Amino acid sequence: VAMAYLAWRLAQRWWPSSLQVISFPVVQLHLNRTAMRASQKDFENAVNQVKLLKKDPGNEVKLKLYALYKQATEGPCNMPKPGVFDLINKAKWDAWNALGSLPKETARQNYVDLVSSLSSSLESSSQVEPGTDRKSTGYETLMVTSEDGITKIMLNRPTKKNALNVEMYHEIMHALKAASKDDSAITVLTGNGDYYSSGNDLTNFTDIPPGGVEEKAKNGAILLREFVGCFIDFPKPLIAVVNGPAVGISVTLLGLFDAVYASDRATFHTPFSHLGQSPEGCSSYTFPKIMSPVKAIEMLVFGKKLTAGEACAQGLVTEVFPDSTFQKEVWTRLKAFAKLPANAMRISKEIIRNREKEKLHAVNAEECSVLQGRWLSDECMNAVMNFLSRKSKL
Ligand SMILES: CCCCCC/C=C/C(=O)SCCNC(=O)CCNC(=O)[C@H](O)C(C)(C)COP(=O)(O)OP(=O)(O)OC[C@H]1O[C@@H](n2cnc3c(N)ncnc32)[C@H](O)[C@@H]1OP(=O)(O)O
Repeated sequence: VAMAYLAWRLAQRWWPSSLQVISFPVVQLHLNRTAMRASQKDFENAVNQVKLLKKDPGNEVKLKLYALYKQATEGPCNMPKPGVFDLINKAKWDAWNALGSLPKETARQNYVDLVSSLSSSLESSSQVEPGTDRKSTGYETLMVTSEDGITKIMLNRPTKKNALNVEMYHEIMHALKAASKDDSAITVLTGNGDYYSSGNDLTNFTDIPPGGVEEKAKNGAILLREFVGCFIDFPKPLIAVVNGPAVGISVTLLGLFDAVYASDRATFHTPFSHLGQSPEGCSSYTFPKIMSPVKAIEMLVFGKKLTAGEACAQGLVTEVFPDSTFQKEVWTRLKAFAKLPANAMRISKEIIRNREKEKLHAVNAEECSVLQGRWLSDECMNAVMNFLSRKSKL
């Protein structure tokens, strides 16, 4: 069951149709809850009821339903254990096998009870307001505002520590392209909530296309290359306001920013080896230049987490502010920057950065190609599975 979250995302197209949850109007099912044991008829009704649920009950529940259904209809798990890379069938097998020798009747009853509880809870949850991650800016994962000469791009998935999902990668690219053409003088990236960003959303790995994991890795590398390319080419001063901890790609990209202001609550962590991955965001080139090769290796290879003060001493951060006054002090400063002549700032940035651009694009391409291979490695797959099954955190 612990594997449910990963498994369901991977599995949706392969589950038995009786378990596929799609939007239909909810029809209240009057299950005979007073009966000591669910009849076969109750069970069949419950199976049908699953198809009528209006809201997705979540991956864990769906995997539980799968296991109980199999146990109720076939008895204890009778399939050979799938290989470790057969993620979908392995998760299904684990869930079913975990039921051990639970009698068919009990599994049937548990299935009926579970569906019954879902019918009521999911019906009432349809009244719930849209999540905090949705805002009315035209973006689903960002809040983008433009005032006082500053375009502010705020990562806005605070409940997920601003992890970057595929939609967010696309929206950031869109926002950057728009900001490069708008009339603001500077552009700022920051995070909503207690984190700046927890880096790549590890559930990105679970949405496997028909071409399998190879196609997934190839698409990921294409997206990453385009995404990092937008930062390399961004023409105006680009400033990071690091309001809290930063992880993975949200750290590496800082080497492409023109200024980085950090709260003293922020930390900087690139646990690529722990994740079976390798550096991106041009950090394999920018970090050794910014902080010396040995310090870069400490971070990018050994995963040393830096405090804001340490990151500032290494040259990755421009200045650190106490968290209590961070927002006030930084925005006052940024508003003053934004009053400077915009064309002069753009031209000065160009002359400082342009001679490195070609090199950075080449580094970006190489990093993406190396990562594409890493994503297919057992080291990476195991690390992602461990996170998604909550066996490990940073
Ligand atoms: C196109 C592809 C490009 C790929 C580019 C390559 C990029 C590489 C990287 O960025 S590597 C770094 C990847 N990030 C991580 O490994 C961080 C994983 N997260 C954690 O270890 C922890 O969540 C934490 C230390 C960031 C925060 O811990 P804690 O304060 O205890 O909070 P929670 O763990 O309870 O998190 C709350 C909520 O957010 C979800 N979440 C947080 N980070 C991620 C993430 N990176 N991916 C997916 N989900 C994340 C977490 O699961 C919780 O969700 P829940 O409430 O359980 O639904």
